[in-house]
Amino acid sequence: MEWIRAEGPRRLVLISTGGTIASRWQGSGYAAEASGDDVLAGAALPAGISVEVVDLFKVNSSRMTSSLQLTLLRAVHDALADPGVDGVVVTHGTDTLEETAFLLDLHHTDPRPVVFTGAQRPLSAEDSDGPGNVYDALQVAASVHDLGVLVVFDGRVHAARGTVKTQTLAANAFADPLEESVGRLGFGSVAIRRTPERPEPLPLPPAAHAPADETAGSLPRVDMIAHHSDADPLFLDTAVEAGAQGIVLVATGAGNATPRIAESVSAAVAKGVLVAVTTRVFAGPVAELYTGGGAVDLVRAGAVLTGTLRAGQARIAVLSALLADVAPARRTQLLRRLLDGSAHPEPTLLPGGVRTSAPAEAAAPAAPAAASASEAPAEQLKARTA
Ligand SMILES: NC(=O)C[C@H](N)C(=O)O
Repeated sequence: MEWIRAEGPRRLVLISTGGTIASRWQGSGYAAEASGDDVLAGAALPAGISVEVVDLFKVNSSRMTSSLQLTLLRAVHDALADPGVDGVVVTHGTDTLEETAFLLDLHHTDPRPVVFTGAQRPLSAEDSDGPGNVYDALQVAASVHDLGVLVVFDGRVHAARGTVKTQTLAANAFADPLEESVGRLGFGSVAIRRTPERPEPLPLPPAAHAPADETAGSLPRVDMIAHHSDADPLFLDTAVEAGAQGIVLVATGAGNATPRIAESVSAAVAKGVLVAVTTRVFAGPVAELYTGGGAVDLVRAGAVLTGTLRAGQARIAVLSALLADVAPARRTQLLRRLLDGSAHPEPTLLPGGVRTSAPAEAAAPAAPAAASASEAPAEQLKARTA
């Protein structure tokens, strides 16, 4: 699919939030301080495009909060309320860009594009990659539609869902570990190879209707807990005591932890906490294969497997399920729906009734196990990949 910009002038809104693309040297390190106009001033404007700038924040994105993300969600919504606007570009720090972009994608109902970009080298650097990325993002925002929220970086177009920061410093900062990028920038055109899969978008959460400072205190707490050899369930228990309504367990391997952690998950779920399990491994799905504290037991304890979504985006899915206007009893089901929109279809039921993160409601009842996951994971893995 080759997208060439429609004839006629295009009107875009650029929302500036900070990040390296807006950073200058502060004497001891870089920090975001430049305005959206400064960010735009360095970039060439593609012909026929006019840009209105909204200065929203000046933060480096490791300081991003749910409250700021909801403010941005509302700002994008407000920008698109003007039917004369053809698309929105958001400039953002790269550290948490994948989280913010995914939150917006889960709530994006408009055919017009929202395109995130940023930089790995600061605004003040002579060789900053910011101007080129802004030019490309404007070009994409002026050309495509019906692709949801996108990330444009280093000449590539990525879907928000599934895309993670894979390079700390190099210019090609983003990738989806399992998929080719959605497209790339060509000479005056945008080549799109696939349409990202997305679940039915959510309406704006009630919290996004109110000014951020009024809601900041009432936003649900969602903690992320990393598993490792020697991991102590204390941190999961403490998160619950601290009032977490959601927890993302960043497990090892295909979603495995320990029997003690499975007990803590069970206690958390009994208290109404939404627990999701992802993995610290770079690529591949989490799957119900192992018992003895593995994903089989974590699911039995009430946790939801996050398919191929990595920790940052899994946390955003949990947060979005908690923010949605649904009864607490339906949140797990909603979370599964948000995870189901994965661009990577879930592996199907395996021999022995073993399945991956397909929704429990949707999955066929497990057949009596010919060989349980604990007895024969290797055979089942082989069957899966056959
Ligand atoms: N390249 C960047 O934008 C990194 C920066 N620390 C940020 O996320 O704000």
